[in-house]
Amino acid sequence: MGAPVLTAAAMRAAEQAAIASGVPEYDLMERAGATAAEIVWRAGGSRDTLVLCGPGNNGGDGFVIARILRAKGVPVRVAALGESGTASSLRARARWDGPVEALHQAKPAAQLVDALFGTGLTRGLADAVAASLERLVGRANHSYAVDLPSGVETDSGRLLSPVPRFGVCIALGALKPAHLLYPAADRFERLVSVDIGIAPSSPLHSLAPPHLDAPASDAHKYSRGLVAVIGGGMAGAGLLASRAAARSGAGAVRRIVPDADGRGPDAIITSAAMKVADVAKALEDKRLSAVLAGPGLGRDDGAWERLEAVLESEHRLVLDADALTLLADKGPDQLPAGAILTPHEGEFARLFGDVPGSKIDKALAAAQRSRCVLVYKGADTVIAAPDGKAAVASRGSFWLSTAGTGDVLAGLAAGRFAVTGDPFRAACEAVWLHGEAARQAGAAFIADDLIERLPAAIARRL
Ligand SMILES: NC(=O)C1=CN([C@@H]2O[C@H](COP(=O)(O)OP(=O)(O)OC[C@H]3O[C@@H](n4cnc5c(N)ncnc54)[C@H](OP(=O)(O)O)[C@@H]3O)[C@@H](O)[C@H]2O)[C@@H](O)CC1
Ligand SMILES: Nc1ncnc2c1ncn2[C@@H]1O[C@H](COP(=O)(O)OP(=O)(O)O)[C@@H](O)[C@H]1O
Ligand SMILES: [K+]
Repeated sequence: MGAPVLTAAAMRAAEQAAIASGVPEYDLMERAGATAAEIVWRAGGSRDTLVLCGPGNNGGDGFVIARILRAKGVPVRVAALGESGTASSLRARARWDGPVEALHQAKPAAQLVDALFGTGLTRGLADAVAASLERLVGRANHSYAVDLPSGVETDSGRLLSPVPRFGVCIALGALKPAHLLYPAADRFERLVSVDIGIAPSSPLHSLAPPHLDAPASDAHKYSRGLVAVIGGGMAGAGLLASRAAARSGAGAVRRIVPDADGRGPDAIITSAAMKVADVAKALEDKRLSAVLAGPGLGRDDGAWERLEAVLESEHRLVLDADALTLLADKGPDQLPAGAILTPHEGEFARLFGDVPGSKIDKALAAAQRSRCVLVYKGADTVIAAPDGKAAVASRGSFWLSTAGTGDVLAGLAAGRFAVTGDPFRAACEAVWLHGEAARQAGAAFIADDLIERLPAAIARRL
């Protein structure tokens, strides 16, 4: 499992639990401030530093950071926005014995620490405050956001007002959704998460590198998983998916297409299934461990009939692309429970309509409604299970935004589903391996390049 991700309310509950277990409330602020100060000190040494402090506990953290840096001999100035309003922040402010400037009058410094707002932000910053923040971050050589960049909404990652881009964001106690969801996740270059002595636990995690198994001595191609990819009019997409499934660790892949076109590597068996009855017959094979439908399937009546044959089979299913669009016309209740669905934003909206909340909330609600594992794709990809578990993959390669990478992911998901038999685990493994292949591929790659890198990505996780 990756690092736990806590909403603002879950964070407050974790803080209350720590206090109830005997940790004095103010100690949490001292720990948060001391840990953040250490990070700033290690990176910046005695650079001229300006700390911006807001009216809540995020501002309190700022006063602790300022005091500790000053005690180390760093030239520190503090600029505050309003009066401190919480017991802990009042105490932290009282322990700062230097001057406090007004935010709008603050002069820039080489190093800027933003402790204006964190998880308590309820609305956008006033225009003048947002402008001061932008000006001061823009003039600093090094900038740090304490807990969150001021102006981002903790639970959704939305920007409630304009937010400058920071060098480092120091997540206190646990990650929050805004550290992983865009656009907030793009408002800092580097993310550092620090322990402040609370024990966060959550059904929501950042996506962790998987632990994969090599085949056992008695393995054979069928015991390792036989995948069928149901193709249609557009051979290319189905081929990308088939080739990804073949390099996913599964034992064998069959392409079931309207006519045997002779394309694809020799290791993939292509069967011609002209009529729907032929598809149904091919799906009768009990050795199949997972079936993928969608990439290159088409959207005509013939495609729907092929999809119906897939839905009527009892196999583990991965549905992507055209399969999702075809099913959107029938309504979300037609979705087969237990499947993996891999929609991008447009397909998600077509399938589930306008679901309220953050991308995480939307994916979880859709997973619950469909009783499927959702892989809600994008620069931030949310994998959600009907039981409320979710993982977020983020801060990966934006070069993935190129044609066919979704087909590769779908094939990979089908392959991992065939290997593991567990849809949530398979989806997490597939998304991680896809991201890793992209990291290895570097820049300006095409979807085919990802497939070549899958074996090495898998080897790294054995
Ligand atoms: N949880 C933990 O374990 C720990 C948490 N810690 C730290 O506490 C932070 C959370 O602190 P917090 O709850 O006091 O909220 P914070 O972000 O400082 O701001 C709230 C204040 O701002 C105000 N306000 C809101 N929006 C506004 C706006 N647009 N413009 C102007 N004002 C606005 C709002 O008042 P309001 O007007 O909404 O009544 C309130 O006064 C967290 O991010 C972390 O840094 C650590 O110290 C220790 C352990
Ligand atoms: N800006 C981006 N940054 C990182 N990953 C992205 C970005 N845009 C798309 N992706 C990923 O690339 C893949 C694209 O899939 P999809 O939209 O189905 O494309 P296609 O249909 O062309 O294959 C998904 O895995 C998605 O998460
Ligand atoms: K902040």
